[in-house]
This record gives sequence, C-alpha cells and structure tokens, in this order.
Amino acid sequence: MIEVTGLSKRYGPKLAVDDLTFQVRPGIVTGFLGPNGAGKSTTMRMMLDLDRPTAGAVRIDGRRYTDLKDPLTHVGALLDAKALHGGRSAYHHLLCLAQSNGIPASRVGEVLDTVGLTAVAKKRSKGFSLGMGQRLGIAGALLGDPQILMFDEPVNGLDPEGIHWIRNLMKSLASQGRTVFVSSHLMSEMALTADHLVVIGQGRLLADTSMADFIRTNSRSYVRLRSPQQERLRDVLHQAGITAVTAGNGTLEVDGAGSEQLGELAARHQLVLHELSPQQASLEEAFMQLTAGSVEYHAHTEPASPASGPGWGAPRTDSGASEDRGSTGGGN
Ligand SMILES: Nc1ncnc2c1ncn2[C@@H]1O[C@H](COP(=O)(O)OP(=O)(O)OP(=O)(O)O)[C@@H](O)[C@H]1O
Repeated sequence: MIEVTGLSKRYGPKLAVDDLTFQVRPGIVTGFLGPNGAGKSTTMRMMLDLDRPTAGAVRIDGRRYTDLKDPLTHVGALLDAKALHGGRSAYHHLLCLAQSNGIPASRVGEVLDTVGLTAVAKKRSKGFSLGMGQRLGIAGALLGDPQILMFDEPVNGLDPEGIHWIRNLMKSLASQGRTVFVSSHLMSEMALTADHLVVIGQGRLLADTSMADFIRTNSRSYVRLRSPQQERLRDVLHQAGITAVTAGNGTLEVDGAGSEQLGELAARHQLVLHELSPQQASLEEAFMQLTAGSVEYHAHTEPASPASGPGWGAPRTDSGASEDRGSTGGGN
C-alpha cells in the first residue's frame, strides 16, 4: 500500500501540495481527482521520489521509494508518456528499463504483447502517436510485474477501444490484489473504473471516500414522478407529508422518499404513473459540486468580444480575473 503523510510541496510562493494525508489500498482501483493545477502530478512525482517534498513523507509498503531495491519490481508508473528516448525502438526502450532493474529480458516481449505493440516493437518511438506512446508507457509500468501501479492520465490520447482496454486492465490488476492509483479528467471513465476516490483542490484533500459515498454526499438524489393525474398525485403526497417540486415536462421531483414508498402510495390511491425513476447525479456533477470553490482556471462560455469588452489587453474586471487564463482552460 501507499501511505502519504502530511505531504506538502512549495514552488516559490505557490503551495502546490498542502499537508496531504491519505492511503492507497490494495485490491481496488483508487481514482485521484482534482481540477487543473490541483497538485495531482506533483503528488505522484513525490510518491516516486522525482520531486522532494517540502514537508511530509510517502511510504511504499512501509519504505521510502529510494530505499526500494529494483524499484520497478515494486512500483510501476506512467507519469509522462512523452518522456521517451525517441531514437530508441519500443523494444529497446523496455529492454533498457529491464536491464537496469534486474528484470529478465523475456518480460519485454510479454508486456509488448499485453499492450498490443508487438507489431511495432522495432519501430522508433518518436514516430508513435499519442495513444501508442501511452501504451508504451503502460508497458514500462507493467514490466517489473509490480504490486503497486500508478497512472497519471492513462487514457489521454487513447481511442474508445484503448480506453475500454485500459479500464479492464486496471480492474484486472486490482482484482489480482494489486494497488492501482490513477488520475484522470474523464469523469465518465473514472466512474466506471474506480472503487475509491481521493479528491484534491488547490493542493488540499477534499475527499477520501468510496465512489458511491462520494456521489451520495456531494450531489442531490431524488425521485422523478410523471402522472396524467398530477394534481391528485401532488395532493396525496402532500397528505403523506412528502414535498414534491414541479419540474419541467410535467414531472414532479421528490426528495427524501424512496421510489418503493412513492410507488406504493400511488398504487393505494389508484393513481396512474407514467414514470417513477430514482435520479442519482453523475460523478461529474458531484465532482463539480465539491470542487467549485477550488477551481483556479475558469474558462468562459461566451468568447470575449473586442466591441463589447473593455478592449484587448485592458485589465478585466469580472470575478477571478487575476488568476484567469482565459478560454484555453489553463493548465501548466
Ligand atoms: N516544477 C514546477 N515549478 C513551479 N510550479 C510548479 C511546478 N510543477 C507544478 N507547479 C505548479 O504546482 C501546481 C500543481 O501542479 P500539478 O501539475 O501538480 O497539478 P495537476 O493537478 O496535475 O494539474 P493538471 O490536472 O492540470 O495536470 C500548479 O499551480 C503548477 O503550476
């Protein structure tokens, strides 16, 4: 398991990671979420000793990363798929990694096969597409058959088949009892992959909880009802002490009562229902709700117009102007 304790990282005036404490457990996929610039990559780099913490510590199975013998056999990581020696073939890139980590050369062919790159094994990686580079990075992470795996944005650049493959790979690695820690901005994908979530915003821990609890705690759940006898239904609900809110499309929304209770109530009063559906917010909605206060880089739906605005280059006066990096979405 990975244990992060009081971890902080300061870059000049910027506190990129602020006193993070959490554990990543084996046997499940743990998703690592946060808005742009929240500190995810910095945290992962510190986990792998690629960046020195300003304070705090990371332990991998009770030891510091630098104290691990042949670290790739303990921890496999994909942090930056572009961090490759472009002149080397995929095969030689992996062979160099294997030789410097006491891993048998026979593993190279196995992992190339696992990630589907056998046919291009002898090609130089500088000609690889983004998706092929991701696959090669994942092959490198798997090379030492480690118990702990970390992936920073692993589906970046992958096509739908590749995304599906990554999802199944992570689940199967976790089901073998391994520790899988993965960051992603693709919420729909994370919702299908992760069992547990660690969420950070502006370097601070916002949530460390199961996927189900995270969605339940950070979003509204309700039951949607539609009936041709809406007025009677509303009266019946009111008499039962249940508040219903009229929504669009002739539907009623009810908080605080389950669909079983509502269905039985309607049946007792012989009311026809055309819809009785529990509504649960998506991970994306729950994530946006939780992180709303810690998003640093806000884009704007409407592009600024030279005619209506204060003029190109003039200081903006709307909220968040000082940190705003415009509609490119910021990043680093
Ligand atoms: N080497 C560095 N020097 C200075 N500042 C840095 C450095 N690395 C990261 N930062 C800053 O630290 C903060 C956290 O960055 P980090 O890349 O860890 O965030 P992230 O959550 O991975 O973001 P994203 O989702 O956009 O990849 C940002 O404000 C970033 O600009």
